[in-house]
Amino acid sequence: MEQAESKKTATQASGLRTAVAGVSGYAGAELARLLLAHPRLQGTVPTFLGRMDANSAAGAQSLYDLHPQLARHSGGPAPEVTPFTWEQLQDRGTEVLFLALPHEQSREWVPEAIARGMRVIDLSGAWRLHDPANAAVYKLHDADPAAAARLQAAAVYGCPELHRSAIAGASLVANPGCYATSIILALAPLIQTGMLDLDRGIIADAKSGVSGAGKAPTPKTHFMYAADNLSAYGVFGHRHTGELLEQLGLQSDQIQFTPHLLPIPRGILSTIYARLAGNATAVDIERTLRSFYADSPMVRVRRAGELPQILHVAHTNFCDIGFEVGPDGKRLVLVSCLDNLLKGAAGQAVQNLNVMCGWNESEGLL
Ligand SMILES: NC(=O)C1=CN([C@@H]2O[C@H](COP(=O)(O)OP(=O)(O)OC[C@H]3O[C@@H](n4cnc5c(N)ncnc54)[C@H](OP(=O)(O)O)[C@@H]3O)[C@@H](O)[C@H]2O)C=CC1
Ligand SMILES: CC(=O)N[C@@H](CCC(=O)OP(=O)(O)O)C(=O)O
Repeated sequence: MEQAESKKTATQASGLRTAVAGVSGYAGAELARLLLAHPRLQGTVPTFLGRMDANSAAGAQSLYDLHPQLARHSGGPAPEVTPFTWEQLQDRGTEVLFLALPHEQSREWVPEAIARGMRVIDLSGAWRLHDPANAAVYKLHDADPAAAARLQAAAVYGCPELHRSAIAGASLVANPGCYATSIILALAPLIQTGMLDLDRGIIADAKSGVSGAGKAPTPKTHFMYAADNLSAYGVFGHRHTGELLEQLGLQSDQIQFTPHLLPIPRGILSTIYARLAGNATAVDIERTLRSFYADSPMVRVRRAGELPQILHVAHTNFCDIGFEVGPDGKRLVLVSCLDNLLKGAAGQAVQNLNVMCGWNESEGLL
């Protein structure tokens, strides 16, 4: 039995050399957990990186001291987290670099990583938007604007369910935003098949757990504000709006997205209100969603009237989609749920790695 197991691991291991920058953050911790357990990466421990400067919370220390939940034993060697240097990445022959960093830092480091021959999966919003009017919300500055524009043009929005073949060949994958993922996956099949009356507008009312804001506490994510509370924010201006417009092919007056902060650690639930364009029934809608996601193992379409809940997707890489059609046959409510740190961040990043490497899309994620 043991022999059969080790043979299976040996034949599956790829030898691919990966690295994670930002491993001390929430998304970085999930990436470390997923990559260490990934069947294709057995035998090649990823390089885990903290900040360049010595003051980092993650400067040269053990991964298990940083994230005790990842420890696989009570003693012995643990993967190291070392300060970020390009030389180290190069010396270790890094082929795929994950960046789980603030947007500005990603925008600065991605051009160099690509120039050094690495493929990059960036979890930030720095490279997701192609229309400069949408991207302006980030107020990013490029040392070499022309080079950044070329890189932006080549960046692929990392939603495997929509862009699988482009991701497979991409050097730079811009992992989607967490709210955006939940809303895009619910709407794309119905918009692409013309089932929604876009002139009547779509409302996406989304709610997220507090980990979506990252580990640094702010007045609005502090326990005393977030616990026992529910609050709206980012009305008319949240930076994920651009992702919705670009990925769904909508005009800005065709969708209203409002995020809310939920008093839970993780998970997103988006309730989406739309009008049907024709006489589609619940059967037609379910058939359209199922057919669109027939080859997408990380999307689970619920039967009509079976609405997803955060509890059922937390700690998984699934996006669950459910819906109900109004008694008038014209109004549609979709509910889309995911874990913001997994399908909304690190899980989707590993799903993209699988696609880039030609592996089974759900490997290491089930
Ligand atoms: N949280 C979520 O649900 C989602 C997050 N994202 C995106 O993923 C990225 C990471 O998010 P998240 O993990 O939540 O953020 P955190 O705030 O939890 O972690 C940020 C990480 O970046 C590191 N960092 C900060 N500044 C620098 C710098 N100048 N140089 C190097 N490292 C730096 C931090 O290191 P240190 O410990 O030293 O401070 C930490 O490791 C962000 O771009 C975020 O927008 C995307 C989708 C969902
Ligand atoms: C609850 C919460 O604060 N969520 C974050 C979105 C998290 C996410 O998807 O991150 P990026 O798009 O920044 O990568 C927010 O609204 O800013």
